[in-house]
Amino acid sequence: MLKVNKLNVTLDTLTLAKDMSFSLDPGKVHVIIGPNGTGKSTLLKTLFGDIQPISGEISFLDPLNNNHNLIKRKQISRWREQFGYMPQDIRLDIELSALEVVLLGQLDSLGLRLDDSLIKQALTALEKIGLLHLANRPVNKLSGGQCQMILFAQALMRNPKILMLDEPVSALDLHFQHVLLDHLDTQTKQQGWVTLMVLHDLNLAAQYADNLLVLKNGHVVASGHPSDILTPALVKEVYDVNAEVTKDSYGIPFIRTIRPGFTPQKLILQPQHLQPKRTVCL
Ligand SMILES: Nc1ncnc2c1ncn2[C@@H]1O[C@H](COP(=O)(O)OP(=O)(O)OP(=O)(O)O)[C@@H](O)[C@H]1O
Repeated sequence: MLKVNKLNVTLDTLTLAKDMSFSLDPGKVHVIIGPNGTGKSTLLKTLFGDIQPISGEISFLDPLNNNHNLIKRKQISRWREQFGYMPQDIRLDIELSALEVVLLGQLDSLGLRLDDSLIKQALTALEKIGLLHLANRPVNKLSGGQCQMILFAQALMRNPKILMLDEPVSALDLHFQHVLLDHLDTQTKQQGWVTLMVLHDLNLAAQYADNLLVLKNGHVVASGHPSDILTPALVKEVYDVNAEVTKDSYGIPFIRTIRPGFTPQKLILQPQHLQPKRTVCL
């Protein structure tokens, strides 16, 4: 379990976490949502150890390690060993192949000679997400979505206990959004990872989150299962947008936002609507 206790984070004059406390269970996908600039990326960077909080405790209780099972964020090198981290920035402006970028996920284990098992692991990671054909392509010649998938494979390569992903599907088409999120969900449950990711798409969050954390003004304003907390009132409070929330045929919340100022108009059927013109080519 990852525990955050009374976390306070300020950048310049901006307070981005105010006495924030929560805990994240292993084997579950936790999704952070919230408005632009509210501090979602800052929270991930703070948990990872890139940003120093003003105060608060962050610790990880490893359920699989009985000997030294409580790790504190202050023990930074041991702390980082637990992590896979996929940042928001997906630019890969380097002269390396996709395979080499994935291998960098195991940078600590790379020596002068590459271990066959590491290469096999990297190729398997690429194969599982349908990108084996890109292994030898230079990443600076790949599309944005392809780079994002390669960075995902790199994060998996770390064999993490805690996996953090910042908007991991922002550049992906519908197919690869589901490839990535489905793989993430399956692996999280199989491996017992603590997975925490930022998403903007509330419908994807509703489909994949076991637990949703809603951030606003330095606070977690709501948390829980999407079915329990995603309501029109919450969407209005957090985003100032009107929305309808229904259940789809699988019982999953479906959020449909309503265009500001939209007033539904009656559809008045005219004779031309009833008998559309057809052009027949002979
Ligand atoms: N290093 C920094 N120094 C000062 N301010 C920063 C720094 N990094 C981020 N900020 C500010 O902190 C605020 C939160 O940024 P952050 O990137 O965490 O937001 P976010 O919720 O992830 O936003 P988005 O949804 O737009 O990605 C923003 O106003 C940003 O300008």
